[in-house]
Amino acid sequence: MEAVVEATDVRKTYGETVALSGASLSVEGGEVFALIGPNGAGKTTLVRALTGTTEPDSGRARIMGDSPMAVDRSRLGVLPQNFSPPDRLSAHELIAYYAGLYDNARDPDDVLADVGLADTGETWYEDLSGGQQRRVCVGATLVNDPDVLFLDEPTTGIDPAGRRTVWRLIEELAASGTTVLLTTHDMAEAERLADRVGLLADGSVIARGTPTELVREHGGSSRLTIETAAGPDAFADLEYPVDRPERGRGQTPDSVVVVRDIDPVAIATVVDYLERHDLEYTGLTWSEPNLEDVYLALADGTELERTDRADETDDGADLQQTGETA
Ligand SMILES: Nc1ncnc2c1ncn2[C@@H]1O[C@H](COP(=O)(O)OP(=O)(O)OP(=O)(O)O)[C@@H](O)[C@H]1O
Repeated sequence: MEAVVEATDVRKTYGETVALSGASLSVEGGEVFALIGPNGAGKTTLVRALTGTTEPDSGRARIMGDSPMAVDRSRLGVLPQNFSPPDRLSAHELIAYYAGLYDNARDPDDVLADVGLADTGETWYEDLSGGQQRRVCVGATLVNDPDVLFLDEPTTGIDPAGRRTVWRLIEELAASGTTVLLTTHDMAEAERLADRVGLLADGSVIARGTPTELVREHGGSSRLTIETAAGPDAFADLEYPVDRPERGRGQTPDSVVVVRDIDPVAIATVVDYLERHDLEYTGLTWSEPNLEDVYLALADGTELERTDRADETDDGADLQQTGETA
């Protein structure tokens, strides 16, 4: 299938900061592609290079075969990470405003319904909750019924129910043929929505594939987590490797141990071991590896401390209005 969005060896520096060091990806028509990676990895910069709001130093960005500067903007929807529309408009007025930028726009009421805000249309934007505001912003990208949608952290700040509304919406859009490139820090979101995932670290895409492929290749093995005060040494005679959990799985590392490479059918062996050795435990959880494990295996520790934004060679303010999408 033809690539609808394509980045080839894109490089971008801001003063001393290398934001992109040769990033490449391609997104096929109708595909949902999720870009994940640590803070500062370059996700927003890559989205900006692809949508024509920043010019790469070198490399090539293409949308539907055209350069981002030349592409028909009415076929794109772009949700910037820091999109802040005017406060003193109602949700409906805002959507209607953005719809007014296009010759053929959708009915604002339908767009509000899509993002789960049918009953909130008359509320001023400034009076909406953070998550509702973000949903209005997602709605603003849909007014022109785009063929290609760029969503930079679409669900940040949205509560679980609202997030599911946005997820279902993205799934429906993809099912109707819209090509979607999104960035996210939510691994469950990437795993649920993405046909393919690209992991960006230190300015380049270091792994890509379907979530299943990435998990199979980099996610490690299934595991049994035991809540116990006993340390890994107490399991020296168990036939499976036992250690402490990685960071990021929500446990207090000193109160749990992890048995690796274990099938669920072998859990009874571990229970038997605990009882024979008088080891007290309060819980057992068996789990398969997921995208978070891939992230932790490949990108943990690559987090960049590139906070020096003093040399702002191009102006982030150009992203403050989705009017630019017209
Ligand atoms: N306009 C700019 N001027 C200077 N530095 C910038 C600019 N935009 C991005 N950077 C720097 O480039 C690097 C990549 O930033 P970018 O926003 O693309 O990362 P990100 O992966 O989107 O991060 P996050 O997950 O935190 O949103 C960072 O070090 C950032 O400080």
